[in-house]
Amino acid sequence: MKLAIGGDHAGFEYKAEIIKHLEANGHEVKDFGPFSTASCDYPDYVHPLAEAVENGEYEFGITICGSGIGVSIVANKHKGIRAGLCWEPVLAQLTRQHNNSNVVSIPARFISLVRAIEIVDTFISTEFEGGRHQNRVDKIPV
Ligand SMILES: O=C(CO)[C@H](O)[C@H](O)[C@H](O)COP(=O)(O)O
Repeated sequence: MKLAIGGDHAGFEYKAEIIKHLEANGHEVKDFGPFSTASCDYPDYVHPLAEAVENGEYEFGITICGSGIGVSIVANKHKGIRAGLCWEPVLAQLTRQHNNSNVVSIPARFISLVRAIEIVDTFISTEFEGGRHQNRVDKIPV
């Protein structure tokens, strides 16, 4: 699977570990940055990531900041993006099944790395259910 990942300094260390985990499992991962723990601005990295997911270059995006909120706000500014903020694997499952989310946002300062990896694995392996949820997803763009 082709995946895009990015965020800010608060998510940098988790991002590196998640990339290692995904690559070890055969995924192709594009790192949109940042590339150090130096303080930075998440929109600089998340807007390009969201555009690439919108354009279909990557199947899913993974965005990580301290709370997961900033990166999800930026990603959701893009018409073709449905980013879900997830702190439990069941939320990753639901945001795929019900919302057909194509970006998962992770709060690195509030969950363990193990939990973050479980969330990513659940997100990328769960199918959208369609049906009544498709009707709702179709009504989202404004
Ligand atoms: O955008 C956020 C909050 O909505 C993220 O959690 C950021 O990672 C956080 O704001 C970064 O904070 P810092 O004090 O600049 O490290």
